[in-house]
Amino acid sequence: MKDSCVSIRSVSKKFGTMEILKNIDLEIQQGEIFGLLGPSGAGKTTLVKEIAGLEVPTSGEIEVFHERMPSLHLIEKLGYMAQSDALYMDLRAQENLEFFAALYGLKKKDRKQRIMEVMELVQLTGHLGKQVSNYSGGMKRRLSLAIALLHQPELLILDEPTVGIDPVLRKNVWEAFHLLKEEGKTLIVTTHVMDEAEKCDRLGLIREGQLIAVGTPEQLKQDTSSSSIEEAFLIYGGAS
Ligand SMILES: Nc1ncnc2c1ncn2[C@@H]1O[C@H](COP(=O)(O)OP(=O)(O)OP(=O)(O)O)[C@@H](O)[C@H]1O
Repeated sequence: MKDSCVSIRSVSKKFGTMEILKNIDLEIQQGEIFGLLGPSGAGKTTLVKEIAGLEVPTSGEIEVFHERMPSLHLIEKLGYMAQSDALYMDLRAQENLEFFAALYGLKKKDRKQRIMEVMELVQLTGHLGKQVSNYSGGMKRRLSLAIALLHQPELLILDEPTVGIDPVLRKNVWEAFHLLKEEGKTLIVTTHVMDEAEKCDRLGLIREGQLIAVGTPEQLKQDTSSSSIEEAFLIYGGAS
């Protein structure tokens, strides 16, 4: 059996009186692409923020690489791409990348090459010198993805990474995710795009703060006699 990368135990989260996450238990193995699928407002972002150590559960606990989160010194092992782009708009893309490369402790001599590699992947090498405020929405997403990949983290947490990215590039990005997986990296990806969900090794279906099913896309479809993940989701969610 593969080693566990993320252990989520009895995790709940309240904002005021609203219970956003309800008693979640989940193990994510090293080297898998795990997708969190659910409608808007289901709690996906809250859960991945807690895995990344950016939010704390109201109750329960989360371990990443067998260490209780939040843990500051895991920062070099984690890559987190937020849903809204955390970029310095007044700086050029190159300067953003250099800033984050330094923050993540990349050695100076490796930085230039690594920056070129990640920008090639997201097809932005021609725009390195451009101020980020002049980037389109999709370009900002791609730059955020490049930044999350910079330090080759062991665990990549990506909150809707391909929103605003066109289908051709989306395909390239997914190929890159599979290459990372082959290198032994673990990826957690939130999505509400069904065809992306099919590309994950396993899926967690989340609805109104509850994890309603976990399994491979095939298992989830078989268990509900569905022809699509969308249909399986509806059945797990209580539709007849
Ligand atoms: N800081 C906060 N304070 C109060 N409520 C919050 C906070 N953050 C999230 N919520 C609420 O928690 C619920 C879940 O939000 P979350 O962003 O986790 O959902 P999501 O599944 O990621 O949705 P989307 O796909 O639209 O991003 C929503 O009702 C949201 O309004």
